[in-house]
Amino acid sequence: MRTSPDTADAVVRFESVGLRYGNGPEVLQDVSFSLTRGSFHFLTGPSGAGKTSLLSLLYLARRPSRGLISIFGRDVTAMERDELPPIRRRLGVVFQDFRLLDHLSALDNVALPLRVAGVSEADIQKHVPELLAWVGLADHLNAKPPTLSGGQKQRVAIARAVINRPDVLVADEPTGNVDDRIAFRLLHLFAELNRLGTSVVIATHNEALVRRFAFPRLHLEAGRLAVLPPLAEAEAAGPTAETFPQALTDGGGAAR
Ligand SMILES: Nc1ncnc2c1ncn2[C@@H]1O[C@H](COP(=O)(O)OP(=O)(O)OP(=O)(O)O)[C@@H](O)[C@H]1O
Repeated sequence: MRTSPDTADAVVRFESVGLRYGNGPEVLQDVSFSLTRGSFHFLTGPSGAGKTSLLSLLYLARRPSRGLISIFGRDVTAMERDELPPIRRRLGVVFQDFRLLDHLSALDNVALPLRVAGVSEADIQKHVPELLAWVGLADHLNAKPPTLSGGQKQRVAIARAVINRPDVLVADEPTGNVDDRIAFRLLHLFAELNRLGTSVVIATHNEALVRRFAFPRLHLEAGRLAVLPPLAEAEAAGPTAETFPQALTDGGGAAR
């Protein structure tokens, strides 16, 4: 296969991707970009521009109507359904609507990816409460999602997405329901994960965040994508690595 030097080490590559729902018009048109290991991008654009649609292609919930998508060097557009789960397990996703399991506690929701990966119960009981405490939910470990606020559910969803240190983290408006102080703290969590090697894409309408962190933007307007430079000049100072949950920094992630 022919690869150019800048895409040879891509963990994600979109080439001339188009998406339409049913017989409707294309909501994504000729979208091309690549993500390298350890890259960090904001995904910006007005409401209806196609951000959630693009993310759904990235986390393999949909297939494009045309074009090529390769993830971890594999052409996922041509794959059989039963080939996708091993790739999905390397992706962390924060959904706009959280998608928590209502009958499980916050702790058990976050533990889910670790249990799937066969992590010991002792490690789960050590790492999950620590991460939940770090996102401000120490008092809600046993709470079930229906009893949590929107912002609390969002933080459970974020903890679940990052707990096994995915190779790619995709988050759709992950700070939409929290105040600015928590939003910045969560952004620092993503930045730390990124520093440890995860490629991160964060869809957001929060301009204050985009202005504060020096990450480039994948910017969508009416289904067309442009890769734009960071709005911020330098990354804001935040908590140091020492203050981060051991679940993420310890020996390569709780599930590794
Ligand atoms: N399931 C669907 N069926 C048909 N059209 C859809 C579907 N989902 C999204 N669309 C359309 O695709 C376009 C892009 O929507 P999308 O949700 O991707 O935008 P967005 O940038 O994420 O918007 P927002 O910022 O409001 O979440 C819109 O015109 C929307 O109406």
